[in-house]
Amino acid sequence: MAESDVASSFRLQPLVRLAPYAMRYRGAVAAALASLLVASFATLSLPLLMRGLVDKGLSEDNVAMVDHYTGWLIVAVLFLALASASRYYFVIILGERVVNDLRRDVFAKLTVLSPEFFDRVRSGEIVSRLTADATQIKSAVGASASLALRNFVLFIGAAVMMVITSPEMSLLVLGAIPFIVLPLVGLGRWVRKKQRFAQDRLADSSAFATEAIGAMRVLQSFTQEKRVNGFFGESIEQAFGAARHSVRARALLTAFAMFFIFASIVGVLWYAAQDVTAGTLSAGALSQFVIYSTMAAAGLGGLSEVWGEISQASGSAERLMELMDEDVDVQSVTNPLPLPAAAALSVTFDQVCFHYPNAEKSPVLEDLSFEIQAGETVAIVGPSGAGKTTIFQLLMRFYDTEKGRLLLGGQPIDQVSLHDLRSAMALVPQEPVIFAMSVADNIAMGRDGASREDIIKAAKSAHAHGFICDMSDGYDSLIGERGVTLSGGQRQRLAIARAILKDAPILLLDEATSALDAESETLVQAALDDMMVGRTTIVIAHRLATVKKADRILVLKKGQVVEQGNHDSLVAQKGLYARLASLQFGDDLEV
Ligand SMILES: Nc1ncnc2c1ncn2[C@@H]1O[C@H](COP(=O)(O)OP(=O)(O)OP(=O)(O)O)[C@@H](O)[C@H]1O
Repeated sequence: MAESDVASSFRLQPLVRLAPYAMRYRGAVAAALASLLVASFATLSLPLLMRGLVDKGLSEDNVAMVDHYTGWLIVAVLFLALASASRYYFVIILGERVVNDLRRDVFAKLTVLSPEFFDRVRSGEIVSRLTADATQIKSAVGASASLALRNFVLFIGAAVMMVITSPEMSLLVLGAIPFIVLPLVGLGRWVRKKQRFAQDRLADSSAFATEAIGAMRVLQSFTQEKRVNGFFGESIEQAFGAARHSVRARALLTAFAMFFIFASIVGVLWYAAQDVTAGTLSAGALSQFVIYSTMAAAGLGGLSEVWGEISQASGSAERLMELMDEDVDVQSVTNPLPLPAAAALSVTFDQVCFHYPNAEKSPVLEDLSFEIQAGETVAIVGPSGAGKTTIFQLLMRFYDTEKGRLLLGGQPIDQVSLHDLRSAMALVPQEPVIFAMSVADNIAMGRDGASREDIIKAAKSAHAHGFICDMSDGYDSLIGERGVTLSGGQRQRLAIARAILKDAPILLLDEATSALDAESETLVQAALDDMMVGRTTIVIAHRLATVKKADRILVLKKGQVVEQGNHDSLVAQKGLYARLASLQFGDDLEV
């Protein structure tokens, strides 16, 4: 976010948007407020009881009155202790609950955002918002908001009691308040700006760390440790510098508030001392007034400190709310058309033009047209960057096209619900995505509610059962993050098992050969062959075997189909395919 946006007017609006979350737990809010009121009344009653003790008990040597007021003081202190404990409990629990709900909603929002968002925003940055910013809000909603409320009630109550005790002296004290409060608000605005900046820097460093941790082996292989440490250290320093600025502002705020508040009390004391010596004010009334003004001062001082924290939390809430407010670029249609219930579906690209949202000047597909019959196996080949993977992305509607139509089973894909559309396709990506969970759970991602038998059947078809059984806990073996504890071929066979389990009418295969040795390649190939039977298959082909086996080959260049046919006819044409094939498949071409 740009600094100019950050500098926009001071608002607590982002925090106000948390109110509906708190309102889900009305009981806890009510209990917290009730405890707050009880605690405040108990606190405010203390000086009154003290005055009684001094004026009616001690000054008049009345033992019964001393006992009476001492008894009430104990009762008030007991109420104060119980109410403070319950306020603390309800408020902290509320903070935890609200922030967890918020985290859940933000995460749910992330799962429906279009890939365009993830092209734009780094994942570490998002994680930082979900963790660091959420924690900031938790402490504000929990501790700070309750303290602010307590201090506010205390301040108002004490101020009222001060006026009742001595209007004249109160005027003196209260007159000083605007001079204290106004700069406080101004400084609060400044603190929030600094805080937002600090959280942005922190998120930058988290984003960098996430990326680096995921690629540590590569970084080590290039002996980049020192450089990466330098980058990280620099971004941490920036975050520290920004945090120091905001803390400095808060420290200044506290010193300023404290001095003026207590100086005005001392002034009033001096003034009141004259009245006591002249006999126009009782010692009890003076002590009552002094306690109330100390309470009011403490309340105000506490407010100034909490104000800084709430301003910080508001910056954090803003960063989370930005995620909630992100537009979903690809929307599901309100009255969707059904897809034909068939084992295989046809695919049509009709004069499709497309560029990625973040690269408007570089069209990827230009007037692309082709048709694939239901049950056909089509291989797409073409130079790197020709737009092969983009075809898959558009078919799954990760992006919408600017021009042209895409049909699936004869239905325009934007008229079908996103759920039905994506359920009709099983993707085996070039880089298989494996999660840090058990083997069985990884495969089960292919279909909700799949039984253990279904999972094992899919694994057998993917020629993965053997290596899974060799693992220490079989299907329950835990896999390392991103599948690091598996070989490339094993990862791919798990991805294939997942796709087999999905049992979708259309198969999208982004082949990868680089990671495989001859044996796993044969196994992976056999798994793929089994899977293609009876389905429409589109393969981004890197293997001669696949290319030769395909019913048809589309040769793509700069987003257009420039040649099509089977292997032999295309080789005979001696065009782009023949050249690509001889480069890519080498001597195999003549096999
Ligand atoms: N998310 C993205 N944002 C912006 N541009 C992209 C994005 N993904 C791909 N591109 C660009 O679109 C063009 C086509 O990419 P695509 O991945 O479809 O090529 P490909 O034919 O699959 O290449 P390869 O065989 O190397 O995987 C490339 O120029 C690429 O830089």
